[in-house]
Amino acid sequence: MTAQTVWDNCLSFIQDNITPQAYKTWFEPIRAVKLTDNALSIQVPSKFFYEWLEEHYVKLLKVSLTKELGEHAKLVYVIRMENTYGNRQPFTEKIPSTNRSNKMKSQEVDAPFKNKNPELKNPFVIPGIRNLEIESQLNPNYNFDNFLEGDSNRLARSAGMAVANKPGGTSFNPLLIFGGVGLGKTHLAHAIGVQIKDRYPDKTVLYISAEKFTQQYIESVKKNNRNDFIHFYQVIDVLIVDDIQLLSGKAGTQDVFFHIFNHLHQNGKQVVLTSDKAPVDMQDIEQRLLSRFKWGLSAELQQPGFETRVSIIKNKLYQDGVEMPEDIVEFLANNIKTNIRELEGAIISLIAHSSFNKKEINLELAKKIVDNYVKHTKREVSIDYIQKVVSDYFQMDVDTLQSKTRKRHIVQARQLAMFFAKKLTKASLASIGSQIGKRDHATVLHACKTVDNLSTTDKQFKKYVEDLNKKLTM
Ligand SMILES: Nc1ncnc2c1ncn2[C@@H]1O[C@H](COP(=O)(O)OP(=O)(O)OP(=O)(O)O)[C@@H](O)[C@H]1O
Repeated sequence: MTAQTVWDNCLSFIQDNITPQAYKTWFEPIRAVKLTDNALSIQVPSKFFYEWLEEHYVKLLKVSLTKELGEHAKLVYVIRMENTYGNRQPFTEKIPSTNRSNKMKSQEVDAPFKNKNPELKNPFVIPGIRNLEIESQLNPNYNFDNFLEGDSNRLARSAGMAVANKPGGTSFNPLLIFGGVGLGKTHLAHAIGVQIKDRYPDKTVLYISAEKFTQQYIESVKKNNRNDFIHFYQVIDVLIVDDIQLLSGKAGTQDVFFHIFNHLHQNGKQVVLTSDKAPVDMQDIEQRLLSRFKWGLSAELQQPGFETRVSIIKNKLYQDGVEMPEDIVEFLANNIKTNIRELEGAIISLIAHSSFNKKEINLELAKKIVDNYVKHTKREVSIDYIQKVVSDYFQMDVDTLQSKTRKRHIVQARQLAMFFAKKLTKASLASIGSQIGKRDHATVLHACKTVDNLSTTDKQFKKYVEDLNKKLTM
């Protein structure tokens, strides 16, 4: 007796007892893979498929298998995750058939088998194994314990906690976490999932980036199993989708997500989304989807204040077992303000530099490293800011800088302001001129040329340019 012969016999029995259409849909795609003792393993194409079989055909399967293998027959499903939804490698899962017969709607099972052997209710059940395990794709290093609280994230963090303690049971559904780059959206999203897994190990949680979701969807269309894709997502209890703004302009993916979302929402399942912008600012996202994003709570992660930045740095150092003088911690917190990832990056390079070069971590080294970091994060400076910095540097006020006077040092300051406005902003010559003392575009062009010339011929002037450049770009 092989798995194949046993299964073939089951099939001919099943075929006689259901409609040809149902047979074709639900039984032809099944492959018999293994027979050990009295357990037959069959491979099904998706988790949804398995659920459907369990829901509708468990009795029929039971009867047919019992006929073949006796009353201790067991059935094991092997789910082949072709599309590896949420998983890196294709993989298979083995789950024993469970006793779902209570819930079973039996119209599709042929009448003669109804209530046959009622005492043999669940020959398939293996106690304790009921739920399907789906890799959550969660990173346990991103948890609530190391997501430090501050004014900038209090709302989002507590909403996240509430959701984690009662997934699907709060009005924060969906919970949309939004905020600028590197402010902790991904971290918080994982933390919610990790906490849910801790508290409710049986819940199926899945973290996925919108990018990967889109790829999977495209793949499913190619392979003609869009429905499997949808069904896979519809059986998840907590779905976390990161960077949802990436669905922008992708109508097909939005449509499929819309259906998944509705299904989950209607069934009291939790949806957590992150985005780099508020729903009102999302472009090319269908209105019906946007309106759903707003159903629950949109919570913003803002730039952390100085104190939160200090605690994040200290916590990071503590976790890495490194000590750093207070003034350096403060220096870092003061100079890297808008992105926590960069703050962490600076700490790591500081530690690396000091240990590779066997140098002590001092302020000089910290400055060097911050220089690197801040250069990479080009800040958009305003023309007002440039005038302020230049005026301060030459110890004059902005009105003087803008005045009509032809005094040489004032003219030079004005020309420098124009030069940096051209260099550091996207403003046109005309617009720069009108903002710096109501001059015309030709004056600005002349100023830029003069600064270029003078900085190659005049040492003192060159120093001005360098100093100002540092001040404006740091
Ligand atoms: N409140 C916080 N406490 C501790 N660490 C934090 C906090 N917020 C963010 N971080 C850390 O900052 C880094 C960047 O966070 P994360 O990757 O979550 O940002 P993001 O908002 O998802 O960025 P992106 O927009 O690039 O996707 C992570 O290493 C994270 O651990």
